[in-house]
Amino acid sequence: MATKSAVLGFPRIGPNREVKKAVESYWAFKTSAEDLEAAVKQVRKQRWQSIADKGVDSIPSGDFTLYDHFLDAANVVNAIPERYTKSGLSALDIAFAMGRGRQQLDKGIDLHAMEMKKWFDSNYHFVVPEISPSTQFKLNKNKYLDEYNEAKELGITTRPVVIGPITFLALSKAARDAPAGYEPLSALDSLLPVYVELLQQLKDAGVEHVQIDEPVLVQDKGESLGAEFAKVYKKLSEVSPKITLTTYFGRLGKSLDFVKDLPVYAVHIDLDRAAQQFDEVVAAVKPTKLVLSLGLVSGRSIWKNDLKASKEKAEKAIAELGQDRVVVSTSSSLLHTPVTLTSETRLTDEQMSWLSFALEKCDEVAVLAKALNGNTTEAFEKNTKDIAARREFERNSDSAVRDRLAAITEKDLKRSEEFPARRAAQVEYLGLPKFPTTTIGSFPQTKEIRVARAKFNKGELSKEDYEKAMEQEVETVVRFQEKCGLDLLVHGEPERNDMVQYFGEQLNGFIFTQLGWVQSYGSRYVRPPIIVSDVSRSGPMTVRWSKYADSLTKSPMKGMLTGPVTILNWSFPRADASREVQCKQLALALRDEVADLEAAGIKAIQVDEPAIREGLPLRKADWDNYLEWAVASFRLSTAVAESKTQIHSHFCYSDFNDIFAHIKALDTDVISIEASKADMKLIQTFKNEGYNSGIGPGLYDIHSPRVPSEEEMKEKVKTMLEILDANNFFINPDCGLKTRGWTETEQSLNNLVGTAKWARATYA
Ligand code: MET
Ligand SMILES: [Zn+2]
Repeated sequence: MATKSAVLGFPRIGPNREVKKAVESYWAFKTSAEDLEAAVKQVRKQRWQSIADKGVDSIPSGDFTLYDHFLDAANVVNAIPERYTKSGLSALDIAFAMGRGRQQLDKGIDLHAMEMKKWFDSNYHFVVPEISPSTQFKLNKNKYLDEYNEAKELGITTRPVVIGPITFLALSKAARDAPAGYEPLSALDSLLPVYVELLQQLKDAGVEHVQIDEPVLVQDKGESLGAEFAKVYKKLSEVSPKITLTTYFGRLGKSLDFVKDLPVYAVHIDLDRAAQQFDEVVAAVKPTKLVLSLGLVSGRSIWKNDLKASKEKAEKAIAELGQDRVVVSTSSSLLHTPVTLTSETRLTDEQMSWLSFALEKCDEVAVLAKALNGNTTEAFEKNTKDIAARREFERNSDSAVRDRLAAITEKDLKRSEEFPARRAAQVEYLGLPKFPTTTIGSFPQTKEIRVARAKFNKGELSKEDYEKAMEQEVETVVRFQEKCGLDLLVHGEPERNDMVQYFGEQLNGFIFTQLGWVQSYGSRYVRPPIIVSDVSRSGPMTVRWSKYADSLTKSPMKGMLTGPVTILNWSFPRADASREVQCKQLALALRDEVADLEAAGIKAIQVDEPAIREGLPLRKADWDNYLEWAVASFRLSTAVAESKTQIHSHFCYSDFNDIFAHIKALDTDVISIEASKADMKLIQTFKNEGYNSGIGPGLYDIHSPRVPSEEEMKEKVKTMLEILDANNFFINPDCGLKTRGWTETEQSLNNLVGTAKWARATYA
C-alpha cells in the first residue's frame, strides 16, 4: 500500500475570475441562467483537470459555488426561509437573494440579504442559515452528487466535500420565528435523515470516498458535542461511502477524546495552524483503525511548503500507523489561496521561489506522497534548495525598524489627555452639529475609476493624468457630500484599489500579485498583499488626497487609514516572524501617517479595524495574548494624535460583544460599527460597559443595493436612543460605499441626512 495525497477544496473563482464575471453579468440581466451555467461548467472542468494533472489522489468536488458553499449547504437541505421561497423566484435567484438581497419593487420583491459571518478566523464570509422548529428539512438538490457525476463524465473520480450536519447547525442561527433561546443544534434529529439520504445517494452512485467537513471540532463548543458526533456518525457510516472527517484551522483539543472513537474511515487534522497536536493525535489514533490525514501543506498561507520537514513528520506518523494509514493533504480547502503562481509575470524569480498558490500546493501534496512512497523527484530536491534560500533572505531583513520597535514604551501607547478633555477640544476644532452625519470612507468605485487605474497600471496613462483623474473624482465626491448635506466629509478613496493593498503598495516589506485573487464573499475577491520582510514607511501615503479634498470645502475632512491589525489580517503574513512583531511594525508606519495628516490640517482621522475580531484565535484560551498586542498596535498607531484631532475607528461584522472591553481599550473618540444586520444586543453592550465616547451604529446595510427608507432609519435611531446617549451619536451607513452605484447611494444618503435632521428636531 502507498501513502495517498489529498486536496480538501480548491478556489472556485476561476484562474481569471471567470465566475465573478459570469455571475455579475447574470445579476445585471445581461446573460441568462443557461449562459451562467455554461460558463461555470468550464471553470469546474478546468479545476478538476488541473488538480488531476498534478497527480493528486483525492480531488474535491461539490465544493464549487456561485456564491458561498455554506449557503449552498442550506439549499441542499432546504433550510430556506419562507420569505425567499414565497417570492416566486427561481431556485437560482432564491439562492442569490439569500446571499445578497434583491429589490425589484415593480415586481413586489424587497428581500434583505441573510446575515454573513466570517468563516472561522479567515477573511472568507459565509451566509448564516436561519433555523427554527418550522424549518422543513428535505433533500432539495444533491449538489454533491451532481458535481461528482459531472466530474465522472469527464473521466475524473472525485471525493465529494460535504459540510457536516453538526457544523452546519452549530454555525446556523435561530430564525426570527423560533422561540426564545432556540438552538439550531436541537434540529439535529430532523436534519439527520436528509444527510442519510444524501450520503446514501452518493454511495448508490458509486462514490467510494466522501469528505465531511466538521470544523466546529476545533472550536471550544465542539468539545461538548461528543454525544451528537457519536450518534450522527454511527448513523451516517451505516449508509455512507468511506468518510474522511475533516477538521481545520485549529487543534482538536479535548474533542480528540471522542473523535478517535468515531466510526469513520479517516480523520483529518490541520498541522499548519495547529502543528502542536501532532504527537497527541498520532498517539490517540494508534490503537484504532482510523486513517490519519495530515494537513501539512497550508491552505491558508502562500508560502512554499518545506517538503523535507513535512516528509519527516509524515514518516513519524507512518512509523506509528503504517504506510496505508497515513494520507498527506492540504491543511484546509485551498479556497483561501490564489489559483496559480504561473499567472504571475511581475514577481522576480527569487520571489517566485518562495511561494506556492493553490495549484502549486496540489503539486506539493503529490510530490510529498511520491517521496513518501520512495520516489524522491527533482521537484523535491528543488524545494529543499528554495527553502534554504528563503531562510537566508529572512536573516538579512531591515534592522532599523526592529530597533525602533524595541525602543517603544507604554507612554507611546497613550493619548496625552483622557476622552472628556479631548472631546471639548474636538467640539471646538471640528464644529460638528449634534447627530453629525458622516460616511465610512469609500464612495462608489465607478467603471471610469477602474478603467483609469487599469490604464495607469498598464502604462497607458501617465502618473500625472491618473492623479488628475483621481483628483477629479475626489472633487465629485466632495461636492456630492456637500449637496447631500453631510457634516463630516471624506475624500472617497477613489485612489484605492483595496483598503489593504493600497497601503501595502506604499510600504516597504510587501510584494503583490497580479492575479492573486481570493474570494472574500460572493463575487467579491481580494488580492491580499504578501508581507515578505520587515515593514516600514518610505513617505506619506494618503496625505495628498486628504489635503486636496480638504482644500475644496469648508466642512471638516476625515482622513482614512487602514489599521495595523487589519492590514496584517488581510495580508498573507510572513511565516518567519510573529504576527505581533509584524503588526507593531505596521503600527509604527501608520503612526507617522497619523502625525503627517494632523500636521496637514486634517481634523479627524479614521483608522479602520474591521478585521480585529476575525484575527481572534479560535480557542478562547488564546484570546488574551492576541488582544493584548492587537490593542497595543492600534494605540501605537493613533496615540500620537493631539487632543483636538478626532480619532475614529470603524468595525464591521462586529459581533464583538465578547471582546468589548478591548474595543473600549482602543481609546478612540468615535467608533462606527455595523449594527444594521446585527441585533440590539451589541448596542446594549456599549451601554452596559459604560462606553461614553462617540458612536455611529450603521443605519443601513451597504452590502445590498436596496435603498433604506427614512422611516426605517428613524425607527433604528429611535430604538438605539432608548439605550444610547443622544449627545455623542453619529449618523452613518454601516460600511464603505465602494461597491454601490451612485443612484442608490444618493437616495440612501439623502434619506440618511433626512434622518439626522429629524433626530435633531426630535431630540433637541
Ligand atoms: C471593510 S471596512 C471599509 C472601510 C473603508 N474606509 C471603506 O469605506 O471602504
Ligand atoms: Zn466596514
